[in-house]
Amino acid sequence: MHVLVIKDLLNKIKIQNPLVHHITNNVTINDCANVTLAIGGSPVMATSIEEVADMVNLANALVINFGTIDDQTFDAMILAGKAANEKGIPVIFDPVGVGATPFRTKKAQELLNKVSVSIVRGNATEVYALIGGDAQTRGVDAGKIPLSNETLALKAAKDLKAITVISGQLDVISNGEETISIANGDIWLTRITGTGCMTTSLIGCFASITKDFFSAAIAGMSVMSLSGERAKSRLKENEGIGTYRVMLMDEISLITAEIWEEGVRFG
Ligand SMILES: Nc1ncnc2c1ncn2[C@@H]1O[C@H](COP(=O)(O)OP(=O)(O)O)[C@@H](O)[C@H]1O
Ligand SMILES: Cc1ncsc1CCOP(=O)(O)O
Ligand SMILES: [Mg+2]
Repeated sequence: MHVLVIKDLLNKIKIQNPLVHHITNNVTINDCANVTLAIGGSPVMATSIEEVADMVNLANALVINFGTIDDQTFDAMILAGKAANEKGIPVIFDPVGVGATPFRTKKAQELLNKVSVSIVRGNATEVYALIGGDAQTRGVDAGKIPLSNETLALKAAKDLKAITVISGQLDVISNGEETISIANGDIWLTRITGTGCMTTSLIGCFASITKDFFSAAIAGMSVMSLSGERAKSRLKENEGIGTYRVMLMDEISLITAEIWEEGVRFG
């Protein structure tokens, strides 16, 4: 069922070329714009409170990413999020670094209270903090949590009333009833910044062309993990992390429904 829908999404996205509005961080903003283009979407990164609502009116999805959150950007996120809810386009939330500082955790709760979010995508520590867990984290990377990612994804999807995606060695996606895991990936994906953020952008792209947000979340997550694995297998001796980063973008831009179906491994 999901396989057929996802193959269809992969075929359609390059034809539909959806506009995906991002309010995101200033570390990986360029990677998020490029990955949106690579999969067939069109990115726009607008943050001014003067224009975000108007930009949402042109867009097919809104991605909110907390990576370098500050008060002014947060206000723009709330404005844009409310406009997206009113227009009926999906809001996809990446809680980067939530749990690392009380400020981020407080702001994430405030966002979830004010804006209806369709999909949340984070690492295990971030999602654990989002549902009130006391997560040990130094920053944007995942740390240890006292429950399995499957249990956490299911609980978070129910608590947050949003499709929840937890990336990691095994990626887990839950809608609060059904939980699916993806076994693709490569440890090198954790050695370049932005692979989590780019995953959230990919999910935003797919969610912008369907109402089936569960399939959209599985699509975006699996495209990143499968492409990361394929990029690694293409590396030659003496090629390092810089080449890997370029090859990852190549693989994402070259993915087809056929490559995806052959390569994806549900866990
Ligand atoms: N231990 C791991 N082994 C293989 N792939 C991983 C591992 N940890 C994360 N990944 C992959 O890295 C990508 C980014 O996920 P992650 O590092 O969890 O996000 P973030 O950068 O937001 O913390 C995903 O495709 C995920 O599957
Ligand atoms: C390093 C860093 N610091 C603030 S945002 C950011 C990027 C995080 O990106 P990702 O979560 O995709 O690794
Ligand atoms: Mg992240």
